[in-house]
Amino acid sequence: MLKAVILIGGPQKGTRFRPLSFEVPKPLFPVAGVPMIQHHIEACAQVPGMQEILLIGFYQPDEPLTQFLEAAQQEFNLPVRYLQEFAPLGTGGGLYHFRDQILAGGPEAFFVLNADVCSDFPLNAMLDAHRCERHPFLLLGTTANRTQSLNYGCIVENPQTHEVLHYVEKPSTFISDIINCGIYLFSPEALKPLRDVFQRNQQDGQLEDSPGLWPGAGTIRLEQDVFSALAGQGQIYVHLTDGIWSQIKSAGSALYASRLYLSRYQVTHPERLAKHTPGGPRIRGNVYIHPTAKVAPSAVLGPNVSIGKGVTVGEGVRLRESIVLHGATLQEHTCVLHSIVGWGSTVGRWARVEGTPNDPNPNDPRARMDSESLFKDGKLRPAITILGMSSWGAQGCESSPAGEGQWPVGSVCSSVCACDSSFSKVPALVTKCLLCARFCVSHWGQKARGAYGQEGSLPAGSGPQLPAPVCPPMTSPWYPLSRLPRPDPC
Ligand SMILES: Nc1nc2c(ncn2[C@@H]2O[C@H](COP(=O)(O)OP(=O)(O)O[C@H]3O[C@H](CO)[C@@H](O)[C@H](O)[C@@H]3O)[C@@H](O)[C@H]2O)c(=O)[nH]1
Repeated sequence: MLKAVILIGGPQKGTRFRPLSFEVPKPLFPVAGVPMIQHHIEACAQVPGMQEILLIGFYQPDEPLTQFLEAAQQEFNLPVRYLQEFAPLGTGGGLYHFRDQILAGGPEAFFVLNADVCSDFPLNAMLDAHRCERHPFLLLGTTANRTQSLNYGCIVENPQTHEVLHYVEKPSTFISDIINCGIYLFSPEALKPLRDVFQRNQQDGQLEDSPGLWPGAGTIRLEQDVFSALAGQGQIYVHLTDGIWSQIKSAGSALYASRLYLSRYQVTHPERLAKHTPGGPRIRGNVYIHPTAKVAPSAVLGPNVSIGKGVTVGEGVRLRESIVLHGATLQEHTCVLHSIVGWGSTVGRWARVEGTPNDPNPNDPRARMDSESLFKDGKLRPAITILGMSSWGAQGCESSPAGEGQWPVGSVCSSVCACDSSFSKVPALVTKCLLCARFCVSHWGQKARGAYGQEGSLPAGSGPQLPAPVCPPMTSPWYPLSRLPRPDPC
C-alpha cells in the first residue's frame, strides 16, 4: 500500500507568482486547463496500490480548495485530504507533524511531491528502483546547466550506485549539474531522521529560553536539515530522469509548464486537446478549450493555448502561447500572444496583447526555465504579459470602434497596467493592476503607436492620439518609476 503527500505551501509563499496567486491559491492555478496539482494527483492515482493522497500546507481551507478536494476524490475514487499546518513548518515539518496520518494503514512507502513542479512524474519507475534496495530516501534528479543549477538543490552522486554523496541546497558556486526535482519516495524509516531534527530543534529552542514558542518551532527544512545532513551515509539515493520537468514559480513558467503538459496530453489525455472541426475555430498544435467556452469559428488558436471556463473568444481572434482564464472575453480581432489573460478580463476589439517569450534556451539541452523576479535593478525583465483579473472588464467595456482599422478614443478596454511591459504596445484603459495591486483609472497609452502591423491588428501609423494619462499617486514602494512613460503621468 502506498500514499502520496503534496506540499502545497501557503499564502505568503509564491510572491513571484503574483498577480495570479491573488485570485486562487497557487496550487489551484490552471495549467493546461486543470489545477496545477491535479497533474500530481492524476499521476499518483495511476500508481498501483495508491491508497490516499494528502495535501499539506498552511492555507486556510477555503471554498475553491474544498471544492477541488471533493471533485478530486470523486474523479479518482481515492481519499484526497487537506492537512493544515498551524504555522509554516517548512518542507519537512508538516511531514513530521502529520506522521501518524501518513503512516496510518502501514504504507510500504510514500511519495512526497512539491506542488510547484511540472513533470511527467515517473513514479512507477521510482517505485521499481525503491523496491530493489528499499533505501529510506529516493530523490528524483535531472540535469541543469551550470548557472541555473545554483537555483536548485544540487546532488553529487556515486554514478555506479546512485547514492547521494553530497547535497547542497541552492549553492553559491557550482557543485553539480544534477538537481533535485522536488519529487521523492520515502520509506516509513525516513521519518526517524525528521524526528531527530525536530528533537534537536526543540533542545536548541529550550536553550534559547523560549520553550515551545519561539518562531520556527516545528520547522524542518527537508533539504538542508535532512538531505545535506545525511548525504554520504548510505541513506539517500537519486533516480535520474530525462523526462519533462520544470518549476512553476512565475507566471512565465506557468505558461511554459502549460505547453509541456499540453504536449503530454497527446499521450495521456488526447480527449483534452481541441480538434479542428468543420465550422469550428482553426486549431494549430496543442490547444485546450474548456467545454463551456464559446469560440467563434473564425478564431485561430494555437499552438499552446489554454482557454478556461466560460471564456468568450470573438470572431477573428488570434491566440498563441497563452492562457485565458475563467470568464475572460476576447472581443473581435484581438491578437493575444505569449500572455495570460486574467479572470473576467475583457480585451477590446482589435487590441494586440503581446508578451516576450522567455523560454529556456533551445540550443542548450540542459537549460531550465528561469523563474527569477519580474524586476531586476529597477528594470523590467523580458516577460510574458499578464492581464490581471479585471473587475471592470468583467462587466464589459464601453468600446465603440468607428470601424475596422480605426482607433477612436476610448475604444480599447483591457486590464493592462503601466507597470506591465506591454503598456507601450497596447493603448489600454487600466482597470486594476494586480502587480502593484491598485486601481488606475484612465491610464492610457500616450498615443496609439504604429506597431499594429501583424495578425489581426491595425495597419502601421493608423492609431489616433489618445488622451494624456491620468493616474492616482503611486503608493507602492517597489513600483519601478523608471518604467513610467514620459512625460511621467504620475
Ligand atoms: N506544507 C508546506 N509546504 C511548504 C512549506 N514551504 C514550502 N512548501 C512547499 O514546498 C515546495 C518547495 O518550496 P520552496 O521552499 O519554495 O523550495 P524551492 O525553492 O521550490 O526549492 C525546492 O524545490 C526545487 C525543485 O523545484 C528543488 O531543486 C529544491 O532543492 C527544493 O526542494 C513547494 O511546493 C512549496 O509550496 C511549508 O512551510 N509547508
